[in-house]
Amino acid sequence: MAKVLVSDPIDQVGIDILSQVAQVDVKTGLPPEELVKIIPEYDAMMLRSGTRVTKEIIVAGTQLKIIGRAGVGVDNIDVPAATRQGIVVVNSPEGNTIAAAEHALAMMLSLSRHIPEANQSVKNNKWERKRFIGAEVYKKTLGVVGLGKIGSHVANVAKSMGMKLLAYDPFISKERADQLGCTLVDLDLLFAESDYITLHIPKTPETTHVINKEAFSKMKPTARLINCARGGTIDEDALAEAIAEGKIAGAALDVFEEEPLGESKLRDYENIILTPHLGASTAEAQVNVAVDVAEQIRDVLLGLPARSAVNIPGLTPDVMEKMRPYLQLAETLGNLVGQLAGGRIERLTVRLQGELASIKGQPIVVASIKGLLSQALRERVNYVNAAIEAKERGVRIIETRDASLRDYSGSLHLSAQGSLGEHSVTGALLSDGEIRITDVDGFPINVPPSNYMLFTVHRDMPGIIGKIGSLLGSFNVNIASMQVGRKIVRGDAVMALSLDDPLPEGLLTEITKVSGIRDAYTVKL
Ligand SMILES: NC(=O)c1ccc[n+]([C@@H]2O[C@H](COP(=O)([O-])OP(=O)(O)OC[C@H]3O[C@@H](n4cnc5c(N)ncnc54)[C@H](O)[C@@H]3O)[C@@H](O)[C@H]2O)c1
Ligand SMILES: O=C(O)[C@H](O)COP(=O)(O)O
Repeated sequence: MAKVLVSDPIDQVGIDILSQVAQVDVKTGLPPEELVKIIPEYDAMMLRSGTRVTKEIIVAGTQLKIIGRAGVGVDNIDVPAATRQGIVVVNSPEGNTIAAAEHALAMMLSLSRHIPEANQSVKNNKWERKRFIGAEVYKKTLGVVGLGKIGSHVANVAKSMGMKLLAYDPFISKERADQLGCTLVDLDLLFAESDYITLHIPKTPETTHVINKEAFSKMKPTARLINCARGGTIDEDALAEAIAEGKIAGAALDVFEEEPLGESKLRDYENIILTPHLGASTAEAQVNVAVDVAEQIRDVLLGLPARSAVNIPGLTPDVMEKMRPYLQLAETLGNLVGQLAGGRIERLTVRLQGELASIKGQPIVVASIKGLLSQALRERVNYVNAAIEAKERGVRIIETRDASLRDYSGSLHLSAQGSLGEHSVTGALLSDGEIRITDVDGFPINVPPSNYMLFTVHRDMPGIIGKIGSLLGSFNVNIASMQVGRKIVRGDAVMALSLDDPLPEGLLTEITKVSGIRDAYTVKL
């Protein structure tokens, strides 16, 4: 039975789903060295933001097939290392959207009405009504940095509270911003005009310390800053300084450069509200993310695709289901051309022809690479790491598309250039989904792929087919089917044989000795 390690607290509903297919061990708060020690026995990991899944843990996780993040941000997982190892990384892109958005809105209102300090004051037996005069958000300007899922919900609610909305997001269209009632502006204008600034961006090289000393110098002294997105987007030293110098009126932070928050000046100011990364911590969100991610882990352990894999872009279960026959075709042809070319492959050209030319994205190319590398890497190559493996092995991938129809409505042509020469194959799907190999090295044939195949290049002359047949017979190899493809009579030809048995050692050499045979290749598909 598969084993899943749950290394952060997740809702029981997730454990129940995983338990349908696996032994589930919940071990939270383990130090990294302990994780490295135990991870080799696990097929899957499920976590939140509390566990840092480092390269060391991933490398030690030789059985790992999937890492599931019960939440949005995968920045605590070394995704490139997982990808390199062919491990699918999944998240729950929408399960905690509302929870995080509502936390940001709660922070904005708490800042405006001094809720945390007023609460503390009453609990200290005081009644300080004058001290806690607040500000209304109605008719104030909210600057939303990052107008994605959470930013959009915040904008929607803020609009209904009568706020004016500015937004900065270089990847969002004006139409989308208009729909949300937001005016798209540049960051400087957003800093200068906003009474409230709320961050809903991932931490990337571009967003690291996007709120810095210079940014604070552009903000209104009455501005209030909210960060329920990611630590590190705000320079915390610059924030403490800005608050101390009255450059802005307040800040509310749920996320920090280092978590848990260590020694920090941020604790010294009454007008800074701090929460311990609670954005996703609602009962509803925790059920959503647990179900979403546990189902994906269960599916992957059962050999099915994941719906939100962050490292297999575009290959959702829907796409996978629709494309399965084409992916199979691509893998088979990749495997075939790789074996025909032999040696070290330097370049793979993938030409999508006819209706295949209109398929969006690169799944067919990835499947072709997976097939090509499968001889060398066996099950270590998959849809996650195929492209990376090709790059690291120095295989240049060229993709071309040609929508003009050929003999079949859609066909795939692969050509592999290797240290031993160049070979090409073409294949297509019949209406019932059966694969046909329709061309080898430019010679037209029409054969289904089979486990054991023999291809020869020979002179088209009488007797040669009989000789090959007798030779195979004398080694007790049964021929299931045979086809010859030629371009001109008595010129060169290709013979494709499907065999019921593998070729015994030495037989290939015997075949190449037959007069008229130029080359012979055995292939196992
Ligand atoms: N505090 C929490 O507990 C909590 C909970 C959920 C999500 N989050 C975090 O909130 C953030 C937003 O989540 P989401 O689900 O809305 O993600 P999302 O991908 O839907 O939205 C992010 C938006 O940021 C924009 N963006 C990217 N780079 C940018 C840049 N340089 N400048 C401006 N905008 C940029 C993107 O275009 C996108 O629209 C993520 O970092 C996520 O990890 C935190
Ligand atoms: O990216 C996320 O989903 C949030 O930061 C939530 O993190 P958590 O799952 O640790 O609460």
